[in-house]
Order: sequence, then C-alpha cells, then structure tokens
Amino acid sequence: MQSVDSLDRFRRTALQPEEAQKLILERIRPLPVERTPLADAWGRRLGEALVAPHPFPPFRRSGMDGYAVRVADLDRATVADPAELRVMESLPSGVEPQVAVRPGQATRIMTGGMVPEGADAVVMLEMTSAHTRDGESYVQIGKSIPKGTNLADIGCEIEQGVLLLPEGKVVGAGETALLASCGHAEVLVSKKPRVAILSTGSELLEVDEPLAPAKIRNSNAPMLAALVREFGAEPVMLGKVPDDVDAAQALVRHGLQTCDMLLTSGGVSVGDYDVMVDVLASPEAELLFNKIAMRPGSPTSAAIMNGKLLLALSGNPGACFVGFHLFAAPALRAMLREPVQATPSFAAYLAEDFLKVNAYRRYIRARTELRDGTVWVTPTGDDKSSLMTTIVDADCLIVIPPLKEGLEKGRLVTALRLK
Ligand SMILES: Nc1nc2c(c(=O)[nH]1)N[C@H]1C(S)=C(S)[C@@H](COP(=O)(O)OP(=O)(O)OC[C@H]3O[C@@H](n4cnc5c(N)ncnc54)[C@H](O)[C@@H]3O)O[C@H]1N2
Ligand code: MOO
Ligand SMILES: [Mg+2]
Repeated sequence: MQSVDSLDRFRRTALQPEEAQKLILERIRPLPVERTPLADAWGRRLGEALVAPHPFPPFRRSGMDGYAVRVADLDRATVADPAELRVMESLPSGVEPQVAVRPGQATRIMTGGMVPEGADAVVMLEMTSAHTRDGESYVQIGKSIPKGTNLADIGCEIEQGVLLLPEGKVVGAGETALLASCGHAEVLVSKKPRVAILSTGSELLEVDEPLAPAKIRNSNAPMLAALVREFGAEPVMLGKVPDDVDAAQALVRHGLQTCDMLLTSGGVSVGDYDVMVDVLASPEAELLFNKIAMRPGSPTSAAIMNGKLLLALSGNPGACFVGFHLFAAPALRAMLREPVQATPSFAAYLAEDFLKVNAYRRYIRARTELRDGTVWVTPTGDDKSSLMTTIVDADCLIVIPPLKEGLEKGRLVTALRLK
C-alpha cells in the first residue's frame, strides 16, 4: 500500500467535539433485537413490551404462618372467651387445599400457602393456641380480625393482561423478578454490539510478557475491553499489530467484517510510523474526521468502512479513555437503542485550581464528591494524555472551555458523568 504523502498528514481540519459526535451518530443504526434467555437479559434493553399472562399472585395467598379462617366465626371472640375452631387440614406451601373452610372450621396454613375456599382471612400463629380433643385438632383465637387480614388476593400485585414492562426498559434486578414470576423465560432484547479492539504499535508487549528495552505492555486494549463491557457491549480482541500498514489494514478489514464497530488505539498522529493515518486514507475508508479541537485526544479519527464505524483512538492512554467516552459511548448507546446518546452532564464546583490555559477545550479526568449537599469535582491528577494513573477513580470528565486564564477553585464547571 502507498503511504500517504507526509505533507498530507498535517492537513487536518479540527472539528468541535459535538460536530464529530454528530458525524458519527448520523451513521449509526440501532442493532436488531434477539430472543435471549432471561438469565442473559440483565442490563439489556427490552425490544418488546411484555404483558402479564396471568394474575400475580395466581391464587389467594397467605402472608403469614397461622390459620385460614372465616372472620364471621371470630366476631365475638375475646381473650376471656375465645372462639374455638376445628382444624380440617394442615397445608404446607405449594400444596392445594383439599377441603373448603366451613363455619366453625379453620385450616393450618404456612406463609405462601394457598388459602382454601370459604376462608377469608389468616390469623397469625402467635394469636392462637392449639389443642387436640378426642383425636381432633382445635384452635382457639381470642380476637376478631377484619376480612382479608394476611391474605393476598389473586392479582392484587399484578392483574392479568396489564403492561408488565414497556419496550425499551432496561432489565435490572426488579425487572428480572417480574419477568421470572410471569414465566417470561426468553425475552427480546437489543443485540449486544460486538466491538473489535485492535492495538497498533511496535513497542507493545502482551500483558504476560516481561519488559524489554523500549517496550511497554499493551494497556489500552484491556482498558477498552473493560469500557466496552461497561457499556453493555461485547469486546472482540484482535490483538496488536506492529507499525506496519498492510498488517494493520488486514486486521482492520477483518474486524469490520466480523464486528459491529472497530476501536483501534495508537498510530493516529503525525509520526512516521502512525499507521492508522494510512489506513484511514485508503480508498476503502470514508473519513469522518481526523482532528478534534480538544485535549486530550486531538488526533482522534474516525471513518466508515464496510458500512461500519472505525474509531481510531489515540495511543496515549488518557486520550484513549477520553476518546472512548466522547465518541464510542454515544455510538454504542445508539446501537443499543438508548433514547439519549449524549453523555449526561452536570454542574459542580471545581475543588482545585486549574490554571493551565489552552486554545482547545479540555476534558479533565476527575472524581465527584458530595460535600454538605453540593457536588464538587476534583481532578484525579495531572491531566497529561500519556498518563493512565489518573484514569483510576475517574468517574467524570470536567469540561474546561478554551480560556485565556485558568479556573480557580470554587468555580462552577460542567462535568460529564462516566459511571
Ligand atoms: N509532532 C507531533 N507529535 C504528536 C502530536 C502532534 O500534534 N505533533 N500529537 C500528540 C498527541 S496530542 C497525541 S494524543 C499523540 C497521539 O499519538 P498516536 O495516537 O499516534 O499514538 P502512538 O504514537 O501510537 O502512541 C502514543 C503513546 O501511547 C503509547 N501507546 C500506544 N498504544 C498503546 C497501548 N495499546 N497501550 C499503552 N500505551 C500505548 C505509545 O507507546 C506512545 O507513548 O501523539 C502526540 N505526538
Ligand atoms: O491530544 Mo493529545 O491526547 O493532547 O496528548
Ligand atoms: Mg503516534
């Protein structure tokens, strides 16, 4: 493959981050839905509205261990003159009653048991005393109770046919419980985007390799895989390529044939061996952008290849992290049919002076704290794009506009929420 003329590498037009996000989102389509076992639906968005196929509880259910009774039998009961009822059967949970409760009778029942016909309340065990006489069981109750006490009627929680969960609802713990109780063993959910991850750089070692002169271990690929998972997608590791355009091109093609999106790291700047620049300049690639007016990650680039998004993130770990959140995350949200693609933002007070000035907007890795009911954001350390220690604990990005002077502690700033 022909290398891009070295002068062309410098001819880049910087877009504002919002313009770049818009160019990406214009090209992303939601992925189809798929039927999946409920056990795999956690965290995913429902692709269908689901109704209750039966009422819940599906039978009149006891809320206490005790006796199913007819309240009319207890009308005149007092501690001094308790009502005495004959116990017809003892029902463990999960067993259907064999006899109805008639006047003067009761059935021993457990929490979750099916209340027999005729009974209209359950008296808790602690309010009763039992005895046997002539081989028959009796229970004495010294207090009257209202109808319906400790008895959950059929459908009192969920009526048959009601909307259980709307389309688009994210399946969390409560949703899983509802779906399980209604027998929805399989549900339609949005397909998980398969995101290919490729690292470029002849300096890269695998995580399990010992250090060697001039080499570092590949930390971007595992970081990106973790981020991809955090956003409900599935990482597909393509490994790493040395700074060789043909090798990179081959893996890029493979990634975009087999996955829904490709993230690469490294090789996007103006270095002699920045191979992604050449890949993005190839006729197969429809370049969306190759420079953004921001720090870190100004050389972050993107193209459409084989109808899919190739997002070429900077090799610098801090820039790679920020680039993922600004450009990959919205694309994933769109693929997953999330109604809002933009990263949520909030206002907070800056907890430390930030005195660097820059012609570009900066996104500072930071952590959020609540102090006496107000939200403060503290940079996790130096915001240099080469640093990864400042990604640890970062739960937001402080947005610092291009200003002629720095910002002082206590200023109200905008931050993007990452987690
Ligand atoms: N003359 C110029 N040099 C640079 C410019 C510029 O405008 N003019 N831009 C700088 C900026 S800003 C950034 S950001 C970086 C972008 O670099 P690349 O995206 O081309 O990435 P590489 O050159 O491949 O690597 C940069 C840095 O990151 C390390 N790296 C790469 N991959 C990984 C990985 N998978 N895991 C961990 N670390 C990785 C790599 O070893 C380098 O140290 O360019 C500036 N230069
Ligand atoms: O754009 Mo680079 O990430 O500032 O160092
Ligand atoms: Mg480079």
